[in-house]
Amino acid sequence: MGTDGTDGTGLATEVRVLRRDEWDIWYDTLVRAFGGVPEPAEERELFRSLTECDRSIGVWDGDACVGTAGAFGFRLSVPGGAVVPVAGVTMVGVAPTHRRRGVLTAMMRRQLDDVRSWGEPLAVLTASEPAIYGRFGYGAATVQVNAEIDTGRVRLSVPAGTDGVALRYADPAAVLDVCEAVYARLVPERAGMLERRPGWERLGLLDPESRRDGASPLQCVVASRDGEVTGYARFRVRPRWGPGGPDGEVVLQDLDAVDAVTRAALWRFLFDIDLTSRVTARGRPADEAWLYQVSDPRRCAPRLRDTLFARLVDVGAALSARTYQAPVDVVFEVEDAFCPWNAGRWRLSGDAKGASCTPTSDPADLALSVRELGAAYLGGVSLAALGAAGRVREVRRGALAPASVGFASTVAPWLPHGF
Ligand SMILES: CC(=O)SCCNC(=O)CCNC(=O)[C@H](O)C(C)(C)COP(=O)(O)OP(=O)(O)OC[C@H]1O[C@@H](n2cnc3c(N)ncnc32)[C@H](O)[C@@H]1OP(=O)(O)O
Repeated sequence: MGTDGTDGTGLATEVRVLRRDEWDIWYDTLVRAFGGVPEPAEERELFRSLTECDRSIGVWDGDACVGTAGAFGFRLSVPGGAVVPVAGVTMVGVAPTHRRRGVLTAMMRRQLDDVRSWGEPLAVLTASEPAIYGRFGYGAATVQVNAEIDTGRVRLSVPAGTDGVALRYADPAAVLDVCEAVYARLVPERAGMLERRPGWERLGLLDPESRRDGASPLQCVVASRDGEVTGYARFRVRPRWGPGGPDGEVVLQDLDAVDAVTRAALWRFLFDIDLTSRVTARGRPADEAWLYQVSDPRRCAPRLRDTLFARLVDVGAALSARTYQAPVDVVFEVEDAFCPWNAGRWRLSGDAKGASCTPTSDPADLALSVRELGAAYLGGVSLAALGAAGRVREVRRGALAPASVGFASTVAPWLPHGF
């Protein structure tokens, strides 16, 4: 699509900020872009209330909406524990009648210019297909583990003290506040988490029957130590009976805990539910303790999947907002064709206490594109590994290893839920 608003076919289109009264037609365009299956009413209503219209854009061909994109105003935890304002890019869709004519490119252009003007140093997203967003400077920064655990065969060894954790069933909505307090304590401890914004706590309670696929309504177990709530799990049980007897499945949705014994107690509980022989867990952290407590990881079928993509919109502000576990002093030569204000040389000096990153005319140590900086930003993807892949070039010999150590995180970054 040209800057004059005409696409390759000569159709006039307009990219503009979404008005609240246009939301239904805009959202229907998005739903159709994903295949056209209507969402359950409560899900649609939740996303209606969460849509930040003034941060969302639509592309219009006459009175037909042909493109959608939103940008939630989130705060994301980064290595060192700070939470940084980010644009949570979401609800991206282009009408099948208008694809491959640059509508997405026009929306990404407008959106990244907007994010820059809002002073947010990063944009983040989860991609329907990973091949879409690299060209716009996004790099895959976190992975999640999906697993199907054969709990009929796999045993869990728990640390001493696990028996001291008390568990009780509770109505998920009735205990939401204490669960949210647990979640809030975890945010600064792990990069990649989203500080809860008003309304988002309702996402974890969504429970439309059409999404259960034969499983129970959402159940919640709350864990306490010495009377204080220290964790919770939300899950469903899908009973099944085979020729050999009970063969049910536990489908885990959320599990958060502030300490190791609470986490172990909750996992052990899920493993031990009678009449079930499998726990299905999606979207778990790549370094979660249960992976090292099971007797047979192969029978847990763990699979890694890319989750959060990060895009540095302001290289200097983004790299200064996090800390570095070992001292770094490095000059990056950054390539950024889509956001040229980032292109050029930047000196990053930092350690575990803080960092600064400013433009420089000093010679470069490492050359890379903004996409690699996005991938490495949260500490989960190693700069050295990207170097081995030919995606980071060592201009000054010996510069890559110390930078890679500094960028790494001891705790794997993790996005707890989609958006
Ligand atoms: C954050 C989120 O919301 S993720 C959700 C993304 N949305 C979806 O997956 C819904 C279904 N798909 C769609 O709506 C559309 O196909 C979109 C949004 C993915 C792409 O929209 P389009 O307007 O067709 O993209 P546009 O024409 O700007 O393409 C730009 C470039 O990306 C490429 N591209 C577009 N879609 C894809 C894809 N799915 N996979 C790989 N490359 C793609 C195009 O080929 C083009 O490449 P070129 O510049 O080398 O010619």
